[in-house]
Amino acid sequence: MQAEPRKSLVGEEYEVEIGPVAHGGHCIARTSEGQVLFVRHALPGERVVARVTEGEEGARFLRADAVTVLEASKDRIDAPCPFAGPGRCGGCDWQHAKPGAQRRLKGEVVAEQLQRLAGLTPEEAGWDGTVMPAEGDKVPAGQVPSWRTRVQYAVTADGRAGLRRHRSHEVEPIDHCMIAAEGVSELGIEKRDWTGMDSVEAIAATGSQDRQVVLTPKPGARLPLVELDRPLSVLRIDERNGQVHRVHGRPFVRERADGRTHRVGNGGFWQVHPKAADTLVTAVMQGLLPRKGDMALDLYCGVGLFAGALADRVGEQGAVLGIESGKRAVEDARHNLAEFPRVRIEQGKVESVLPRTGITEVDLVVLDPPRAGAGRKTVEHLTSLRARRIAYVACDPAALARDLAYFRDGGYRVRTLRVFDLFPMTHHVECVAILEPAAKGA
Ligand SMILES: C[S@@+](CC[C@H](N)C(=O)[O-])C[C@H]1O[C@@H](n2cnc3c(N)ncnc32)[C@H](O)[C@@H]1O
Repeated sequence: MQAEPRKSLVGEEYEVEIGPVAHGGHCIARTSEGQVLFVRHALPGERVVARVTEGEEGARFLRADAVTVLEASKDRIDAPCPFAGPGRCGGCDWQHAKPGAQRRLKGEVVAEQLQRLAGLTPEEAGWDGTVMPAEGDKVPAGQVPSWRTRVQYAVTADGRAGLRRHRSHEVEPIDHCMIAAEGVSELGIEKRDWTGMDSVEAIAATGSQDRQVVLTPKPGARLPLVELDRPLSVLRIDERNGQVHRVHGRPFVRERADGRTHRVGNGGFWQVHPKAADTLVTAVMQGLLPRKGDMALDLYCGVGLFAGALADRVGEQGAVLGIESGKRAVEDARHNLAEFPRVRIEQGKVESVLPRTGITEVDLVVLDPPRAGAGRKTVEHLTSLRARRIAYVACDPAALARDLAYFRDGGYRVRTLRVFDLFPMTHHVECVAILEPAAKGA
């Protein structure tokens, strides 16, 4: 017999007290029947009317938006962005929180993940509990730093640029994104007609004047003529096979960081905040303290940001091996690091390439995996290499905490943790953990 479909609760409203913040840009509340709600657009301690946006009777949890604030937190402000709010643009999570409160909330999320998934208190992780803003981002409440150097716009059926609503394919048309970097806003993407396009990505490189527009047309659509008041490159992504074609201009942008220029081709990873690359290189190098002659690994190396920084510091007697799965990124990394004869970049997945290298010992490791983290197998392999120090750069505190537990099983402890708000107004946060053999720290 088929089970009866459970009744959808979408649209139901509950008056609730908002509890702590949770990972993902929402807070936790409970209905009077005890059902858990993940409530967006709310802040801890508030009393709100929460309207369900996803979920059905008997579900483990429901998702909801705070649609009326009955008792406001002192951390609440009117969202400066006119496109933020329940059912609107899904890009920012914390427009309604003061900047300092946003960082506090992010810190609480990191602390909770570390405790729950790695059994670590902030003190045990060598962290003072603060979340540092990037240079220049400490703005008064009501102002928004314009930091996003890469913006992926979705396109409405009638050709208007916008951003996706939260957990939805629907597009919220916008005429200006407040967190977009000046170089992106100047391209005026929101003011043009993009009929026939599925998405339009705008990139404004840091430290060079390079600007790029990447078009993904719907199947069979004709490309619009992209003419803007400035030189820029235009690429097109084939919807069917993901291949990138150059329409005009260079097929890459040049990004400056750590005193060097990095070529980044389409699909290659580069940090979105203009200060992020330098902030992270500084934190990693201060934590690792590379010495001349060191042998170092840069895992998930992208276009070679940390490999280049390491190569500079380990000198001609040292060596650096980078591993990266993206083909285009590997080509860029090899190009970017061509001046260092003792740097090698291998293409493939870390989990398969690293064991094949035959390396049994290294001095230093940087790993900067994607959101899923490195995973137990890779961490086990890394702990067997007996590095003096390991720098783990993480964009997801949950994945970081899970991997830190594997590192502990392999005999490593966290020496220091630093947390940076490189994604203001959103729930995202970047962590740099420095690890060393536990015996050394004991
Ligand atoms: C967060 S980015 C870091 C890039 C670089 N460290 C930087 O800061 O610019 C993660 C990189 O890992 C690559 N990647 C994802 N999964 C991978 C895997 N299993 N093995 C190797 N590289 C992978 C992605 O292509 C991406 O370039």
